[in-house]
Parts: sequence; structure tokens; C-alpha cells
Amino acid sequence: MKIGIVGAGMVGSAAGYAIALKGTASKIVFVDYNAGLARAQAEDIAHAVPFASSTVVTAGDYAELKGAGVVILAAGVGQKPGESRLELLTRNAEVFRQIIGKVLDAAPDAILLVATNPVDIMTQIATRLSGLPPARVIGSGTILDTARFRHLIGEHLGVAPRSVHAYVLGEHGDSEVLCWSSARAGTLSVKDFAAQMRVPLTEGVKARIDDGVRNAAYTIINGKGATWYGIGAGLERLVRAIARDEQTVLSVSIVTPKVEGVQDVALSIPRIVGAQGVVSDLFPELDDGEHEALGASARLLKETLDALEY
Ligand SMILES: NC(=O)C1=CN([C@@H]2O[C@H](COP(=O)(O)OP(=O)(O)OC[C@H]3O[C@@H](n4cnc5c(N)ncnc54)[C@H](O)[C@@H]3O)[C@@H](O)[C@H]2O)C=CC1
Ligand SMILES: CC(=O)C(=O)O
Repeated sequence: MKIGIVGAGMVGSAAGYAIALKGTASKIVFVDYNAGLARAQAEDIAHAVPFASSTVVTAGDYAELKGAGVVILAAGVGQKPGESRLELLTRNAEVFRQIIGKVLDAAPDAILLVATNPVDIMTQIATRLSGLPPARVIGSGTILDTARFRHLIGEHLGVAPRSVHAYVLGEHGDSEVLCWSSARAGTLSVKDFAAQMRVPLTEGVKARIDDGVRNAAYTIINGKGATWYGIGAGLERLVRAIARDEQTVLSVSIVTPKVEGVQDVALSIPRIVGAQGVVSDLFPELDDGEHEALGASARLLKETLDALEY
């Protein structure tokens, strides 16, 4: 499958690098209004390919996206230290106004994968601007937060993160909901796993993990200016699920008819992803506190979108 990546900065290039190393795509095309940057990223990543796969990596104008099965949207500004994702909205909504039409003119059949922040609202904007069905405009949503959650649970319990089955729901942002009530390690609830392994899983430990997940972006941005490896790998995972029609469960954001009483809001819940995009939503079982927090997250996203004139 041919993949387009619009926005050849840190996130776009990390996604391209992960896709090229894994050989997930036959071809990658970078597009950026900084054409020199797009060419440089493509050339640099192409030099990694002989070690790993046979992916062809190039750069070009929007017309070069013709035939792409997936186009990743990673164009726009990122957070400065201390800035929230929601504060990027006005600037990045303008970027999407400039690029979505051009992407669709060249690649009308592509599934759009949105990474630009605030990713849930940008996904809703991309859905409206493109006129595509919600199932084909997928925000990376909490795919990254879910990975962070699994990493920290695995580290604490002494088990591989791939054996941890736990999800972060709602906004990819400050109001996200760590779903402890259904978190499992292997076949056990994390509570029972911790008891069997004699590892404490106190409210204090949970609060530390919550803080580590919720504030990871702020911490990393303070240290190196931006985050890119985690989301680059997450975007590759999503492309793979689509390219190979995997029917894999991933926590991603699409416009959803109703969540906790809030209508038409883009946020993350676990969903099945395959060649047609999102195939099904899987509403998880939640405890009362998680229901309430997911409702608050949905209302925040909806109100923020409604306040934006576009
Ligand atoms: N969804 C997620 O989990 C994550 C999302 N992000 C978000 O991804 C976005 C990109 O972040 P970075 O790659 O670090 O930023 P960056 O500044 O390194 O790259 C952004 C690129 O977009 C390009 N661009 C800007 N406006 C454009 C336009 N109108 N047309 C074409 N290209 C345009 C710029 O030239 C630049 O190369 C940000 O909004 C950031 O917050 C970052 C990390 C994780
Ligand atoms: C920047 C961002 O959204 C993240 O790393 O979670």
C-alpha cells in the first residue's frame, strides 16, 4: 500500500521511519509546505531502507499522493513547554483548512489518519471538511496514552507491556480516562495479578501511574521540545492494521454518534480497525467514576469544538 504523510516534521518523519523499517508500506510520499524538509526526510529515511525493507520513500507535491490508501496528517504546530494541546486548536484548524481539500483532490479513496493536536477535535474538523464517513477519518487518539499506560503498568508489575490489556479512553489530553476497572495482565485483573506476584498496587501507585500517563507529553516536551517516537510507532501500528486488514482492537478517535449522552463527538474508545477503517466500536465496561470521567471528557471536547468558528 502507498502511504502519504502530510507534515514532514518530527511526528511525520518518525511515522515514516517506523513504516519504512517495518516494511508496512510499499511506498511513502512526504508532503510539506517546507518542500526542502520533506525531500531531506525522505532521503534520510530512504538510506535506512537497505537495512530493513524494500519501501520506496519519496517527497513531492499533493499530486504525488495519488493512489495512496492512507494519508497521515501530521502538519501543524506542536505544544511549547507548558502549553496544552487544546491551545493549538485555532492555528491547526487553519492548517487543516489549507490541506484537506488538496489531499482529497489527489487521493479521494484514502483513509485519513489524523495525528495533529488537539487530535480529537482535529479529527472532527477533518471529518467535516472532507465529507468522508467517520469510519475513514481516524485520529490516533489515545493509542499513545494506552501504550504509556501499558508501559507503566508492565514496569510496575514486572510483566511485558504486551501482556497488559488496558485502555485509556476519551480525550488525548488532560481529561483522558485511565480505565483501571478492566485493566488486565495476562488473564488476571491487575489487582489479582499484583496480589499473586506480591507487588503492591495501592491508590498511591495508581495515582503515580495516572500522573505518568496524563503528563508524559509535558515532561518529554520540557526535556526535548516535542514527542515523536511513541506516536511514530503508534501511527505505524494503525497503518499496519489497515494495510493488512487486521481487525485489530485499538483505542482510536472517530466522530461517534453518542458517548455518555454527548452526541457527535470525536474521542477514543477501543475500536476494531481493518481495511475499511473503523469497523466497530467496542464500548468497554466502566465503573461509576470512569463513566463520569468519560462524560466530562466528551463534554469538554464538544464544548471546545462548538466554541470554534470554522
Ligand atoms: N497525536 C499524538 O499523539 C501526537 C500529536 N502530535 C502533534 O503532531 C503535530 C506535529 O508535531 P511535530 O511533528 O512535532 O511538529 P513539527 O513542527 O516538527 O512538524 C510539523 C510540520 O508541519 C508542516 N506544516 C505546517 N503547516 C503546514 C501546511 N499548512 N501545509 C503543509 N505542511 C505544514 C511544517 O512545515 C512542519 O514540517 C503537532 O500538532 C503535535 O502536537 C505530537 C505528538 C503526539
Ligand atoms: C504531544 C502529544 O500529544 C503527546 O506526546 O502525547
